Amino acid sequence: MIELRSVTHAYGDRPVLHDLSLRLAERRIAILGGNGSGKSTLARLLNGLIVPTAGSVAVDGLDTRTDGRAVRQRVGFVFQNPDTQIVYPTVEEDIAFGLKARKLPKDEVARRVAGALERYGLDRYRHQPAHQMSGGEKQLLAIAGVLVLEPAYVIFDEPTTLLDLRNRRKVIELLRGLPQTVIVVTHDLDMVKDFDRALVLEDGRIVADGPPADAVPAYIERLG
Ligand SMILES: Nc1ncnc2c1ncn2[C@@H]1O[C@H](COP(=O)(O)OP(=O)(O)OP(=O)(O)O)[C@@H](O)[C@H]1O
Repeated sequence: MIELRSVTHAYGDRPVLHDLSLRLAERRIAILGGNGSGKSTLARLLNGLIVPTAGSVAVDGLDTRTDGRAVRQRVGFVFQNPDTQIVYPTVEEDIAFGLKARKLPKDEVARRVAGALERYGLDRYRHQPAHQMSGGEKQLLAIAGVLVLEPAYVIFDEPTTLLDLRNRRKVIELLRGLPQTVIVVTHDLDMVKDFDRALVLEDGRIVADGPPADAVPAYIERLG
């Protein structure tokens, strides 16, 4: 479970999240809200990419402020722009990167990389330079690079924005099938219909929280 206790976050002297207390335990959670409402900031707090200005965030009891490294191993983060995430020249090397950083044995790395290439339909790109891939293909590569590390939680920051219909469907299917707890920041309301829970942010405060069947209409009404 991820727990936020009285979390406030400010950039400089400008607060963008105000006193949030949340327990996130459902398997599929959406974070919705207008531009600048604080969604990405909330997402980044969940794996310790940033730490709150006040209050605390804990993942399975590990505090992001004091146990950042352990938290980041537990909570994978897929960025909106895959270029932020792709580090290695070829697809195969890119997927291997995180595993090598964890100092896993060579044969384990090779086994997991081969499994990921196949599972995420990236096999035919194996030796291809990652920078030559299309935006959608890069997004899939970035997702594969995180999932291969088998984190217990995966946060996605707007995973479908760069994708065409076919790849969007592919990513939605992939999210559906994941055994992990998945938290998704998105403007794609259709994608979250079957999620367990949706949080709606407005000016850094939660204004709706519940099953998407309730929270999504509440969000649309507030927008209108
Ligand atoms: N690194 C930063 N430094 C200063 N201000 C920031 C920083 N990151 C975000 N902000 C500001 O904090 C507010 C919330 O931003 P955030 O990215 O969390 O919103 P968001 O809901 O994800 O928006 P969007 O839907 O547009 O991506 C915005 O007003 C933004 O300008």
